[in-house]
Amino acid sequence: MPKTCFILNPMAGPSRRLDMPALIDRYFGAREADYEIRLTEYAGHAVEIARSAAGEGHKVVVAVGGDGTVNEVGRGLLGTAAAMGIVPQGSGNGLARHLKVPLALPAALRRLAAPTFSRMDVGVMNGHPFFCTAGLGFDAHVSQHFAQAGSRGLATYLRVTLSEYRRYRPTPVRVLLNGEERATDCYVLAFANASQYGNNAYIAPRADLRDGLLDVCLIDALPVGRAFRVSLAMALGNLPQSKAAEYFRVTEGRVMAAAPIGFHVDGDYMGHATEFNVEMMPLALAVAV
Ligand SMILES: Nc1ncnc2c1ncn2[C@@H]1O[C@H](COP(=O)(O)OP(=O)(O)OP(=O)(O)O)[C@@H](O)[C@H]1O
Repeated sequence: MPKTCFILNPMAGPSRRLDMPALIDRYFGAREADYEIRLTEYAGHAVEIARSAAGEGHKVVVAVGGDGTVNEVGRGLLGTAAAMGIVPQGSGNGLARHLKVPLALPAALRRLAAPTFSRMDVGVMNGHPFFCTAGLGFDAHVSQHFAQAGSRGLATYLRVTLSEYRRYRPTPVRVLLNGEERATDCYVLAFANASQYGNNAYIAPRADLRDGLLDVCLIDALPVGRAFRVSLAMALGNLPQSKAAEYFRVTEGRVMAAAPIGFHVDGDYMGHATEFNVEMMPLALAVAV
């Protein structure tokens, strides 16, 4: 087993009551493996821990949490020699699911004992790196309200999505993709590095982490009938065939909005903006899964 640092977000996901350090110790302690476990103490802490773990010669730095924790660990590891591992402990686990990391803890730990090393692309929206998806519009609006909901989990997420759906209105935007400018309304504009938001909600089922491209999904309006079709098609993984969304493949993109729109990066609401610049860093991160 390569020298490994586990970074645990004790606030992530539904299984907060598990004694995760004890479970990792039980699995790796018996193998005389070279590993250590560090707990995050605040949002953003995993970026610092990951960077110093890489500097101390850890070959693998493992995000134990959801996509927010993965984002922090990934950011910390950019430009270092260490690879990112994932033990999925979040609510959605979008990147872990895309990479087919086992969701069951023992199986995820077993994989990390002898990982396969590869590299993946990293997207950047308005200076913020993302590993799974970033976007503007309704998905970011839901992230914003979900963060303020007071509780987490799928049930809260669905409740927030439904109540905000009744209120949300699209914003006119100008979008520059592959050198072509178009004027459209933006209900959702998603830039997908990986195929799903998490929980097997496939916003861009054809996205490939290693093709140097972002799959862009544009939904200009979402009346009730189309909302049903989009939800079903996302669950079935056939949104591109459903004609309810338009798709593009890009290395970069630019969006100018008529009014401030909320945006998210890997499911975390980042704020509102009227200008968005999206870029790609091909194969910028090493992964061990
Ligand atoms: N010790 C901590 N205290 C409070 N917040 C933390 C701490 N450590 C990390 N965080 C924050 O917790 C947030 C949620 O974590 P994460 O996204 O990993 O879990 P999740 O939301 O349950 O999973 P998913 O994103 O897969 O749905 C992250 O944005 C992260 O910045």
